[in-house]
Amino acid sequence: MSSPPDSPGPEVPGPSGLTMAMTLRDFARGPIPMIEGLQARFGDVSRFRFAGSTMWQFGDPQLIEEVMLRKAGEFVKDKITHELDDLVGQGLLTSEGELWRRQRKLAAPTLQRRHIQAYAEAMVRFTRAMTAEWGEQSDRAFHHDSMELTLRIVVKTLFNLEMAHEIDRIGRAIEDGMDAFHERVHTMWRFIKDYVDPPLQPVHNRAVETLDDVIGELIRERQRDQSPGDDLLLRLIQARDDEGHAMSDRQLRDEALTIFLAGHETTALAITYALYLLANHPGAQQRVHDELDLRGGDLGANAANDLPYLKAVAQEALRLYPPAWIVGREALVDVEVGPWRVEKGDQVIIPTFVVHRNERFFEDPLRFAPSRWLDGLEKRLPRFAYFPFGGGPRVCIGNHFAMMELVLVLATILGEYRVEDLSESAVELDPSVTLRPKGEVPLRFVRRA
Ligand code: HEM
Repeated sequence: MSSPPDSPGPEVPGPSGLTMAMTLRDFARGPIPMIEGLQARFGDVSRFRFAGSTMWQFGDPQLIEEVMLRKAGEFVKDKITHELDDLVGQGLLTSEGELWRRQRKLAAPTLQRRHIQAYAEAMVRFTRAMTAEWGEQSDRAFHHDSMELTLRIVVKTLFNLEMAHEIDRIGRAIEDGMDAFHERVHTMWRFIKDYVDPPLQPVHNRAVETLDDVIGELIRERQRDQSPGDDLLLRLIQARDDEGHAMSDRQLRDEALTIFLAGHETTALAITYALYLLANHPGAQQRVHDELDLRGGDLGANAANDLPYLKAVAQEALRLYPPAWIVGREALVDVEVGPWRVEKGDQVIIPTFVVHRNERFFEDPLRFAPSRWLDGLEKRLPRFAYFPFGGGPRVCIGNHFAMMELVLVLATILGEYRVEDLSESAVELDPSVTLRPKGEVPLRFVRRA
């Protein structure tokens, strides 16, 4: 099937002329219309020139598997992901090569399934502290609540700190940093940002200052008090390389900030979308309540196994609204992907959001149907038809942590409350690095009888 490296290869579909104008119009409407438009017009493969780069979009699981897994060594993260370097520096998400390999090896044990079981108690405790303020009924701007909750959980479990007074500052600074990032890469500023500073540049600069300040203090606090703990931060502080050197303060800052960024907003989004979907599907919500009532008792690290329907709800929410809605790579060398020759420096878009909604893999793909996961669907699917946590060597290091948190938080809330949707129309999306909702997600929580 694949052509020899020196042959021209098959002709590549992709926009030019009028269809490129359509693609640019879609981009102006937002990145999701753009990736959906490419898939609708050209199918699983398209190639085009955009913002000075050659871009490929691969929507086919076999091709995605080649990029993310089988030929992973021939790719690095894409240019857009590396735009995050300005904010998070060289942490796990953005570093490459030897630095990434060393840091991944160091961090991985703290996030393995066995290790994170100790965090279940904190996940439930912080969720109860949130619902304790809701009383019999509460109307919430829920995505805000959810972001605060997951930030608290990450700070406690991975940094062994309560830091109540700093949570808001960190949360706001990360959001500001993300807004500025969004402006730089997902709006028309992308085409001129190298010549003129975008309007949110000062906001970005202030966010970096705040994060340096707060995270620096947090690290110094843990360096001073190295009492034993299960936290990732202590492990990073105590790590030594082959020559016995500790990690620099800068590297510690980059890793800590990366975990804040990668670990809290993604999970918060998954919780928000799952509750929003349940609020709009009373039958599914009733089934969750029945399962929780039948199970009874306190929930621990095994909640996902004990609650198969709720786990299926989480999987279905991650399918329809994958928080990491797109993955990007850049070719390090000329490389063949299926019959296509991707050249060194080409950018590859892997549109998770589009693949997860493809009717070739999911019957009635836009329907929220958790039960589709109950009869072994995941095993029957091609490996890269459903991949909310990515795959290959750069698979999400927090995937077990996130699934456990998602199920425990949902179970704790829904054990006590029924959820209703207060918005007048369907949630609109505002994708940045993550798949954010546009504005708030207003939800009503009513205590169950
Ligand atoms: C529902 C929640 C989450 C989703 C959907 C998610 C998704 C992803 C995806 C798709 C990737 C791969 C990106 C790529 O290949 O370019 C990734 C990487 C990563 N995630 Fe997550 N994530 C979640 C939660 C978490 C949590 C809780 C943590 C930390 C505790 C975390 C930390 C990371 C890190 C550090 C990386 C980079 C790993 C590397 O390149 O070695 N994520 N995540």
